[in-house]
Formats: sequence, structure tokens, C-alpha cells
Amino acid sequence: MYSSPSSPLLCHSPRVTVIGAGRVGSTLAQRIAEKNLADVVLLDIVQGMPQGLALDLLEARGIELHNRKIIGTNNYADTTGSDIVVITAGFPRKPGMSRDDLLRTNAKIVVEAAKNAIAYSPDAIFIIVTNPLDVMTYLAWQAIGLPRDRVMGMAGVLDSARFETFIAMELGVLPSDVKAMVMGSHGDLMVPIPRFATVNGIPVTELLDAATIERLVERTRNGGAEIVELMQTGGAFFAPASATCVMVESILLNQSRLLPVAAYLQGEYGLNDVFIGVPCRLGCGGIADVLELNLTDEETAALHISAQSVRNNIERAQEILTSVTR
Ligand SMILES: NC(=O)c1ccc[n+]([C@@H]2O[C@H](COP(=O)([O-])OP(=O)(O)OC[C@H]3O[C@@H](n4cnc5c(N)ncnc54)[C@H](O)[C@@H]3O)[C@@H](O)[C@H]2O)c1
Ligand SMILES: O=C(O)C[C@H](O)C(=O)O
Repeated sequence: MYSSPSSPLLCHSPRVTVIGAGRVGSTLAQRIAEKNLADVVLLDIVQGMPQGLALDLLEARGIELHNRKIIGTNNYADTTGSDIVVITAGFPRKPGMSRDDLLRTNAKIVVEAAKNAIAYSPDAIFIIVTNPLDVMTYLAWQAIGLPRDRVMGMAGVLDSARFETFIAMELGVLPSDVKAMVMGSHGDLMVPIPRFATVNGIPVTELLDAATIERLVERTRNGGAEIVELMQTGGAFFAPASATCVMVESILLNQSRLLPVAAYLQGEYGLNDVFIGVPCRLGCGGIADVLELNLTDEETAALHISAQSVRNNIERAQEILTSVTR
């Protein structure tokens, strides 16, 4: 039998760890493997569950025509050497709750997950998904002390996809022909920017009247809650997994896509020391650039109000974390 000398360079396969094998995490694992982007490690605290999901995904490989490794585990040692770590661990909201109501339950989970993961993957890029998103991303960043290009939150891609969907439904056009940008926090104070929304280059402001646009903006702001109310048992996960996968793909393939991402700001848009959704270029090192757009006074004011609410919740979260570690 012929055996070739092993070549570590040729053998390197990118590895993405997804912490939290619930609805978002497991769907994301499926998307990453079936798009043939990377091997996936799916980690959860529930014994047996990530292992079962991984086996199920492995059994689909022949049908889905990929050969990615998928590991299910409860042990962080199995995540060693990950290129990207995605944190989806934590509770989703129930009907009637805001995302901020999850602060108390999710802060400790996210901080511990981030610390455990960085111990085994010191070179990884981190993408946080757990809610309340902007605050959880800040806490993870603070806990692991990485430079700002390597820690980011997923929300803007999802919120923008929702805005694009509602515009496409209103106009009866192909969803992929619509491009939109939602900035700000992932909450009721998010900042959809209609003047940046186009259908194949045509501004939507040319195609829809102001009252219709405002209705679609409101539906976008309420997009997560609309699904929580309909499902009654948790939140959206198909579109969130797709949105996270777009970020993973842009990083792994160094695509340099310009995407709205929760990023740490250092003076951009007149904001400091806060994570909030702004357009960023994503490549193999994580956030390559934060793009600073010329916003109108009204848009800037909305972004600042959004950032202030994130700051208030960061303070609340820090108090909660201090009281649990006392
Ligand atoms: N940023 C966004 O746009 C966005 C979109 C969708 C969901 N979310 C958020 O993502 C989170 C997950 O949502 P979901 O629908 O997948 O929830 P889910 O309940 O289906 O899954 C969460 C998983 O986290 C696991 N978990 C809990 N504590 C853990 C720990 N310490 N370590 C490892 N795993 C742990 C649970 O066992 C569970 O399997 C929620 O906070 C939700 O609000 C955010
Ligand atoms: O709405 C939620 O609680 C989940 C997520 O943030 C979403 O926007 O779908």
C-alpha cells in the first residue's frame, strides 16, 4: 500500500467551534458543514445531545456530498485549535420578554464559554450570537482580552436580511436583488437606514412612499419578537444561522465582505467603548476595517440613543457578574 509523507500544511482543515448546540448552534453547524466551509465542533453542557446531533449530521454527509468532520462534545479540550469560535450558548427569550431580560441568565454563561474556549484556541476569532447581543459581545471581549478585530457580534446581517425580506415582499421582487443596512444595537432601538436600501441599485425611497417604508422599518425592529410570538417556544434560528454562516464564510475564505457587524468602537461615529452594529469589512483576520459613513443628524442621534442603551445594560451586566462572583 502506498503511504505519502504527511504534510501538515496540505492537511490543515479549518475548524469552527460552535458553543451551544441548541437551535441556532445546531443549524449553524449544519450550514457550515454542508457548505463545505470547515470541520465543526459542537459543544453543549447537555450530555449526549451534541454527540447525537454530530452523529446525525455525519450520517447526512454522503447525501449532502461533503466530507467535513463534525464532533459533538461536552469537553472544551475537543475544541483545541479552532480558527473561529461562535457562542450561541444561553437562553432564548419567551413571548412577552425583551432580549435585555436575558441579561441575568446569559451573562455568566457567555463569559465562561469565552474563557474556556480561548484557553484551547488562543488564535481564534470569536463571533457572539447570544442575546442581548451587543452586551454579551462586550462581556466576552472583556473576559478574553483580545484585540477588537477578533471579537464581534452577529445581528446586523440578520436584521438587514429581515428588512430586505420585507422590502422584497412589498415590491414583489427577488429577495437577493434587495440590499439594505441596519445599524445600531440588536434591540428595539436598532437603526434601519432606508436611504441605504436599494433594489438592484435603485433606492427604495424611489419605489416606496415614506409611510410604507416606516411600516417596514417597524416590522424589522420587531422582527425577532414577531417570530417569538408566533412560535411561543423560543426564537428564530434558520435566518440567524444563515446570517452567522455568512460571517464565518467571509472570514474563512477571506472574502472581505462589507457586512453590518457588532464591533467595538473607538471614536467611530463619535462613540467609544461600546459594541454596536456598524458596517465592517470581514476577512481572514476578523474585522479588517470599521467603515465610518456620513450619517444624517437624525441617523447619528438614533445610533447614539441605541449605544446609550447598550452602555446602560453593560453596567447592569457587570453588576450582575460582580454579585455572582462575590
Ligand atoms: N444575535 C442574534 O441575532 C440572535 C438570533 C437568534 C438567537 N439569538 C440568541 O442565541 C441564543 C441561543 O438561541 P437558541 O434558539 O439556539 O436557544 P436554544 O435554547 O435552542 O439553545 C441554547 C443552547 O445553549 C446551551 N447552553 C446553555 N448553557 C450552556 C453553557 N454554559 N455551555 C454550553 N452550552 C450551554 C443549552 O443547553 C442549549 O442547547 C439565545 O440567547 C438567543 O436569544 C441571537
Ligand atoms: O428575537 C430574539 O429573541 C432572537 C433573535 O435576537 C432574533 O432577532 O431573532
